[in-house]
Amino acid sequence: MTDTKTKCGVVAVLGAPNAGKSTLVNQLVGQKVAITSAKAQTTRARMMGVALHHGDDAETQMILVDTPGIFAPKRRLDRAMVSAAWEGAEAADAVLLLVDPVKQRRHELEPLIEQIAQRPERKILVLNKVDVAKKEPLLALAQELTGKVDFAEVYFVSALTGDGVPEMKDALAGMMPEGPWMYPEDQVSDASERLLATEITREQLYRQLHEELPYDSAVRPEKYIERPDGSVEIHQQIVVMRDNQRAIVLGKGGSRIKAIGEAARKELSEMLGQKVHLFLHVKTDERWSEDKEMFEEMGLDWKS
Ligand SMILES: Nc1nc2c(ncn2[C@@H]2O[C@H](COP(=O)(O)OP(=O)(O)OP(=O)(O)O)[C@@H](O)[C@H]2O)c(=O)[nH]1
Repeated sequence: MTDTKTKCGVVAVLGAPNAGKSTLVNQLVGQKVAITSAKAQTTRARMMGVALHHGDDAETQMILVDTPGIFAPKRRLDRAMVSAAWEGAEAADAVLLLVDPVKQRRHELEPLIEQIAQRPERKILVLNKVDVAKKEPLLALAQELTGKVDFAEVYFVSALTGDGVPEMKDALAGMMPEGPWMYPEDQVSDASERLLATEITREQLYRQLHEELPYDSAVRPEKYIERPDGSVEIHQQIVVMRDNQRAIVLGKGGSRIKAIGEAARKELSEMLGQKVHLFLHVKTDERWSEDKEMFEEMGLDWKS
């Protein structure tokens, strides 16, 4: 093993909202690092996962840049999300375009295809959700897209079941340049635990409230205290735009927020491997999406 060469590179994962990027990153890393949700545009902060590949000739580390969904920007928040997405794709060793063949979201996919065609990196096309997609339209779509962009390879996968993912991972590893690893072997994510912890809560918010909650709500980290007994005390603030949304998040007699907190706490303690005390506070702030400080907390750039 000692004379096996090492490879290391960056893979930008692009796709329309809900294409399954977070699910794929989790699958490649082999553990939960990015947040998945049925609700579109939940990936707000730029999260990274580090996937390892053990090949016959090389041990490869792939830094996966899991970008927010790209869509036509209107408000400041949206514009920042779009620029964060493109920043993530800068200077990658491979660009992976993930497409949901069932809900293609053409209006969001087309501009992405146009821009990706101009990029100098090696591109691979990954058609996702083969577990639910029909074969013929899938092949037709692959043919259409490879006619528009010079993809080095095309893969058909299910990020959900993992079907086809190992083959795709082999190919990606093959595209990485030789070089020393950027992260220690046990570090699967460079997202701070504080931020990751807010993502877990945000995911529960979406899971439990579905369409009742608009996507412009946020979870802010307040305090993260390691207790001497080995447990951790986490305080977070859920920020919504209007009072009626606050009432929805709280639920009758506080029942909803309690259920959200319980589910998030369970998941957090599993993820962190320690006992978690989670404190959630709900705040109404109609101007939060215009707030510079909150933006920066979420890892986004403040640009007007
Ligand atoms: N059936 C099926 N569903 C999938 C597959 N991959 C992802 N999904 C589902 O599609 C939805 C969106 O997946 P995400 O991984 O959150 O998508 P995303 O691209 O990160 O979404 P944004 O954060 O909005 O950009 C979730 O409900 C996933 O469970 C798949 O291979 N098959």
